Amino acid sequence: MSDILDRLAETLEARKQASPDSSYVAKLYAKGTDAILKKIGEEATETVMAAKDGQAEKIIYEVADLWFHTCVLLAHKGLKPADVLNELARREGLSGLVEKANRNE
Ligand SMILES: N=c1c2ncn([C@@H]3O[C@H](COP(=O)(O)OP(=O)(O)OP(=O)(O)O)[C@@H](O)[C@H]3O)c2ncn1[C@@H]1O[C@H](COP(=O)(O)O)[C@@H](O)[C@H]1O
Repeated sequence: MSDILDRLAETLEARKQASPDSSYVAKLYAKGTDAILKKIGEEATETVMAAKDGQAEKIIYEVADLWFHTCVLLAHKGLKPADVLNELARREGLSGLVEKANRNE
């Protein structure tokens, strides 16, 4: 399942050498972190609106936009989707309620 994320991460890395005129990702990199964060905010809002509407196709489309832009942020910061997947794997089986209780100890 993470093959597509690995391939996307490779493309996002390669786009660091691309021209903003020929690549949407290179254009975002050139605009800088704030522009990437703005897109993430927009896509998160669009995801919320799609979920409120309740149409499965629209939710999938908007979550894909959101995931894509978070992957752009990760690449811009020198990180990879695999880093996030590893963190999720580390959390696997640890109840959020238990983790929260441990935090307050
Ligand atoms: N997965 C995506 C992907 N998902 C969404 N998008 C773009 O993200 C933007 C989403 O923003 P909006 O919906 O707000 O549309 P918009 O109004 O055109 O965006 P803005 O002008 O406001 O930034 C659109 O331009 C989409 O085309 C993506 N652009 C690229 N990719 C992947 O990234 C690769 C590299 O892309 P380039 O760098 O453009 O070659 C591609 O081959 C794809 O694999």
